[in-house]
Amino acid sequence: MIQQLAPARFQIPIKNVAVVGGGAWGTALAITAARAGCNVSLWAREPEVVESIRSRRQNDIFLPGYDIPEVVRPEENLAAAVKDADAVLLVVPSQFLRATCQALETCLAPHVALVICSKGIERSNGLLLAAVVEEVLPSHALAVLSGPTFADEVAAGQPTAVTIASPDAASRPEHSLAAALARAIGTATFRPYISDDVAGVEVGGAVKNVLAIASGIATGLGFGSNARAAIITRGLDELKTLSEALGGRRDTVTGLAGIGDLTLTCSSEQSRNMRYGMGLAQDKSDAEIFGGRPVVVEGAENAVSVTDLARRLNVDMPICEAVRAIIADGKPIKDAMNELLSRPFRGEQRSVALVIPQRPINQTAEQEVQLA
Ligand SMILES: NC(=O)C1=CN([C@@H]2O[C@H](COP(=O)(O)OP(=O)(O)OC[C@H]3O[C@@H](n4cnc5c(N)ncnc54)[C@H](O)[C@@H]3O)[C@@H](O)[C@H]2O)C=CC1
Ligand SMILES: O=C(CO)COP(=O)(O)O
Repeated sequence: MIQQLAPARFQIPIKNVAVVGGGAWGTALAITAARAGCNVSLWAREPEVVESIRSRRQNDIFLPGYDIPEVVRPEENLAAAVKDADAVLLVVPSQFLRATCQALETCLAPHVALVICSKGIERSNGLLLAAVVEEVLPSHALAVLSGPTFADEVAAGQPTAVTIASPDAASRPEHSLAAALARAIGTATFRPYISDDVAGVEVGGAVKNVLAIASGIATGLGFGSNARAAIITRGLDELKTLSEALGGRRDTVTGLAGIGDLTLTCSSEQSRNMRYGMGLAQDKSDAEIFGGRPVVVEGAENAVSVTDLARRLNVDMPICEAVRAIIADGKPIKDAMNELLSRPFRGEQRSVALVIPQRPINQTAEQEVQLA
């Protein structure tokens, strides 16, 4: 169970926003916060990102093609980036979040609110990211921002809806951190919905990336829309069961950070996770899949952490397990797929304790997955 986060003070209104992480998503969020009228600093780890924004007002490395408003101040020094911040958006890949928070430990004033915008589960400790941040920076107010949000579309100003969750929204939604953030960075085309279900929102973001790899593999194998719909729906059942085991609410699973993000990522080749799965099925290298661009594929980073956590909680996640077996254990895709398809038939709801074995004698060559 994720711990309930202790209420902590934060500055109202939120006016100065620091974005920590100059990848595609951090850059798109910095553009969004600037459009909403905030003063924005953007810390990037790579000096060439800072230089690119300073000299050309674009992030040529991670989000080329989108103008970054003058009000966004690129910074290579982390302490300088967060110095005057009311809120810090944490947008580094999940497995680097702890180290980034440790680097922030001596830089933050006590009133600074923290917003996790990354998606994943810490591999070494099996912790949701809110728990990681809470361990390192326990006295800060904390929120999570997630949902169906391709960075390119957000940077282009296309209509997008997100969930922002903070625990204080349960008792005083109007005065919660999530609401303060919505007022600060929300616009007509970047529309935050408020929630208090931090765990549910986090699980949705972490699990959908692993499922998007499965959807990509199916697409790469030449399977059609039926298979994709089955992966999304049965994947949602895996996501829901893990979420509930961690204290997440059922209605979050049907929200933006649940089915919203799952559908988006499993259905669009804009998704890096989906493209990665397609490439795996077609035996392509990472360089071939992403044209040599440096990108994070959180589903590949998190297939083990998601399934480790599920195993610990005794939650059966066969699709995520298949992705793990392919990526982490080197199982041939054809074997993993055939194992999935030869599972016994079951009740659609987990509460129905029904298991009907398939008849192996009827398994003809035609019924096996045909791979090129
Ligand atoms: N790109 C998108 O459309 C969206 C991404 N996200 C999430 O945002 C997070 C960041 O992803 P992107 O901005 O897309 O990354 P990206 O793929 O555009 O860039 C990679 C990022 O990793 C960082 N990085 C590499 N090594 C690092 C290290 N040792 N320490 C700290 N940072 C390091 C780079 O500085 C860069 O910011 C991920 O958790 C992702 O799932 C969430 C919503 C949308
Ligand atoms: O999280 C995302 C969309 O909501 C981005 O997905 P990818 O990392 O698969 O591109």
